[in-house]
Amino acid sequence: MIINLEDLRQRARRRLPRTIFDYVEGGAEDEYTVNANRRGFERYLFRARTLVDVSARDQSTTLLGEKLSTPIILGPTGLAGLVAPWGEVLAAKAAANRGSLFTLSTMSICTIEEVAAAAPSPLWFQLYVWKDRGVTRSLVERARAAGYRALCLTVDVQEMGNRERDRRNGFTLPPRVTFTNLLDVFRHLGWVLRMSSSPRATFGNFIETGDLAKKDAVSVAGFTNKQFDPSVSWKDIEWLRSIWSGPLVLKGITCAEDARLAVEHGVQAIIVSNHGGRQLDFLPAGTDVLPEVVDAVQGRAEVVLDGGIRRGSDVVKAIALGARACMIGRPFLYGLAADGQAGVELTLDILSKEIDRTLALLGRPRLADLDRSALRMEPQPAAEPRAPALRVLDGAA
Ligand SMILES: Cc1cc2nc3c(=O)[nH]c(=O)nc-3n(C[C@H](O)[C@H](O)[C@H](O)COP(=O)(O)O)c2cc1C
Ligand SMILES: CC(C)CC(=O)C(=O)O
Repeated sequence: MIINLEDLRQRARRRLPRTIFDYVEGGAEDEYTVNANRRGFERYLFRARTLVDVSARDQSTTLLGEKLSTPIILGPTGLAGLVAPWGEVLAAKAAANRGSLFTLSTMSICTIEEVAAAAPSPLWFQLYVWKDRGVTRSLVERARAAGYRALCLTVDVQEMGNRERDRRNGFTLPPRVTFTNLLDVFRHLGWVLRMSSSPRATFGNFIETGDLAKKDAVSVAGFTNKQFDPSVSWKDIEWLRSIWSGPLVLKGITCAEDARLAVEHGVQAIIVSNHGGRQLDFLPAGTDVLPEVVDAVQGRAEVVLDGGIRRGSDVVKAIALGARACMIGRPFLYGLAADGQAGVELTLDILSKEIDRTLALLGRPRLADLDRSALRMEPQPAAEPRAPALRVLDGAA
């Protein structure tokens, strides 16, 4: 029975070959930040008010002028089309059916045009800047021609994070059957059969580019590290502005200084994100940096939070801390793996029902009623006596 996102995660784990599930689930190195994202939400408790009329609840909002029925949008996830055939198209349709919004990753299996042709929902396009600026420009032009509403530049992949699960599993594109994963692939023949209707098993937006054109299997990190430009800096935001006239979103901001710079560069929205713990391990939880970003921005840009959202109550906490909406990654991929488009719709339905119930029980029936007074911090246990070695570091020995 599926009643929450953890049930969907378990179903996804059963249905996907280990290599694919680990690619979705994994983070960088010790996965400290993956876990911190969850703990961050758990540290906030609610301050509920009672005897408030909550008979009419409303979780609708707007984001960059787009009306959303729920403050949750689907984030860019590269290779979603490996989780289910036509995965990006299915997720975009699900977002449209639920009054949400889908962000297509540069590194998708389905192309910019395939997704735009199939999805009636508002779409955002997520951009990675390639060393070859001609490729970057052409991606932006294709997104504009296909009607994507906003350009979301991801700024935290200077180099691919050290995803040790993918390295151990020998994750490549197209995925390969090896001696080590043979038994596991055999156990997931359902996935193999489903994927036979996939349009391709590699990055759809540039099948003719470099190594992909040779049709050999490529390591994802090897390919992206060769193509992504680590020299990207604030001056490139001005360049992007010259080739994209619509709203610009920066994804991967984790401190007040960068949030201020983003506003000074005319960015319309900021996504506070540690990439779901997949890039720099030991970045703090999103909830730990959200308040400083919100305070730095002072309403001059819209702020979205992602990372670790698994309950509607997490979304309510993020909004109380000043986010306008939340973005999810893995949760909708679990839904996609579990049941295709219906699974993504179920992910959104579960979260939205949980938000609705939380608003009622909290005595704050509308999102606009939420502010920091709706939260309190979990009481901390009394501090442990400090270890002698730390006292030396403090200079107190
Ligand atoms: C499988 C997978 C692929 C991802 N690919 C991208 C990507 O191509 N571009 C990007 O900006 N973020 C990417 N992300 C990060 C997500 O957009 C988002 O920041 C993250 O998943 C949020 O954390 P959550 O998974 O806990 O919701 C990816 C995340 C996952 C899980
Ligand atoms: C295919 C990858 C480049 C997508 C990504 O950004 C990620 O896995 O986090």
